[in-house]
Amino acid sequence: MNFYKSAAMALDHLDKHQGSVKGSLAAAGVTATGGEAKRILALTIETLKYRPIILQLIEKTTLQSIERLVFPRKTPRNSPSSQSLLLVLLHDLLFSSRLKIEASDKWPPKEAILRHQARLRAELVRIQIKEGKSRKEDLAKTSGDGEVVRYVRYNPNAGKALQELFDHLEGEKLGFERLTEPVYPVPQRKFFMDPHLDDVLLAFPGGSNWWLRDEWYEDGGVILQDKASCFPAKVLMEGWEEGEGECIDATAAPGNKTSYISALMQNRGKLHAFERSPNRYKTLERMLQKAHCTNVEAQRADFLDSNPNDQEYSNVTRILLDPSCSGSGIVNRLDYLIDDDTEESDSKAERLEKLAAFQLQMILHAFEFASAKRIVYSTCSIHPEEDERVVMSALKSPVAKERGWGLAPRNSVLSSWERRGRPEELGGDEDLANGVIRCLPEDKTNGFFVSCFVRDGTGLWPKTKSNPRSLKRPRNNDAEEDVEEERSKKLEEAEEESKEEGDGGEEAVVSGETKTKTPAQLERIRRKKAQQKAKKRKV
Ligand SMILES: C[S@@+](CC[C@H](N)C(=O)[O-])C[C@H]1O[C@@H](n2cnc3c(N)ncnc32)[C@H](O)[C@@H]1O
Repeated sequence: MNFYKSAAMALDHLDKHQGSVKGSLAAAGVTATGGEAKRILALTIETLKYRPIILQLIEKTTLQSIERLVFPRKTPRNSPSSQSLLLVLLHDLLFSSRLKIEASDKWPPKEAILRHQARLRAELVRIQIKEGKSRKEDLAKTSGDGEVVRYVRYNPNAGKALQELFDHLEGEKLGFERLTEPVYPVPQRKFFMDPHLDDVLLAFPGGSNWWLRDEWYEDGGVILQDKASCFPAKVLMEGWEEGEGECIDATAAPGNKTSYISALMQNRGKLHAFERSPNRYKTLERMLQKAHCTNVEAQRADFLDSNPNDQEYSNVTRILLDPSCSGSGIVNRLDYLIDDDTEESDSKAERLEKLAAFQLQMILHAFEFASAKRIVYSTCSIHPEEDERVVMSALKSPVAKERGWGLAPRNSVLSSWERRGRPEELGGDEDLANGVIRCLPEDKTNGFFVSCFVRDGTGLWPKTKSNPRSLKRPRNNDAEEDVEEERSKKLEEAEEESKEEGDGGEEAVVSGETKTKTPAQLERIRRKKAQQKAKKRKV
């Protein structure tokens, strides 16, 4: 395999799985050693630094579609994707010290690119001028880079209409123009409504720090919030109607998601907000006041200490869990990509393991709330240990089985968002993978993960030996009998499965929990099992 293909394969692997470049090279089957291995590693890392710029060049020149015979959309299984191959080749042509592609002139990918050389160089100069960079090297992305897009969320709680915000922006003083279609990077003095959150989220050029002095920001009429960080509240409140019940934000500070949930509740009803850190709790209080949230009841308390059976929470139907995580998705950190695998020490693995155990504990606690029917779990992490694997453990837990919690299908989890979960981290189950959302910096957001649990037969369950198809939402939502039947079937299967699995593996996490069941809970389980058996006999 030539070294361009090897580097492109590593980029593909990073795209899908994350991790370090060295790890990705090995996982992508790149077996080079010595000088060749170093060369591939350097090319991959350098390409990552210029990736956003090279992607712009590919888009502007429409190179990939003009040369689709050489760079097809779909490539054979053991070949790199056309986009990654283009990335590494364009890196060498435009940014390497020798400014050339080191391959035979007859190699079709090189020939194809050279046909567009003049246009590519001209577009690069245009980008440099627009970005105000006199040297090409200054276009490289480094740790500490600012954001690509400045997202601003309109906050209706402040009592002003969205149109007033547009008038403010388009007025003489600021002189912005509102675009009807997204353009990246967002041109100076332009903005548009984000296509995924088109009723609240405005996109501005990156680094628009003037906002911090703007009256709308100072009065809480807008909140500066990354796009991905808006998703959990949006997914949580899908289908919300006033009068449904109350909500909990279990890990609230600084309060960006809390204030968005409050806005989606139209600042009515009750939103309980927990925050256990004293200092962060003060920030939360300030933020809620600034954002005009009058329906939030904040408490400085540990969510895990709350009693799910307390009368206070008997009407809680929706819970947001955005617990502490490694923060590996935060955009300014390119360094995670260039981590040396040998430095991926035990302490990192141990830290992830501890975080994952805590995150799982939070979900299992939320599952206990009697009226809860929708729970969103999110992280700003790109590690499967904190994302899909935590979701899978939660789905396999006895409390999920006992209370009928499954994973919400894609159609209620921001279905228009393309990047979904990693099936290989979810037992190969494509439906489960489609049920969750992942975001990466190339989506012009922070790295992020969002999942949503639902109950009462409306969710997807992991495939098991006895349940080879994960359950999908029944077509007729009114067909309660069907739902009940499916649910009974699932409970039976779950019982059988937990017998099969014994105490091993993931079940061990949960065995402690079974021990801590109250007599009332055990009684409820016994009654449910008796009902299942009676039903089975009737059939
Ligand atoms: C990732 S931050 C939440 C960010 C917040 N959702 C937002 O969008 O602004 C996690 C927060 O949860 C708090 N936290 C962690 N564990 C908690 C627990 N068991 N109960 C309450 N708060 C907790 C942390 O102190 C931290 O402030």
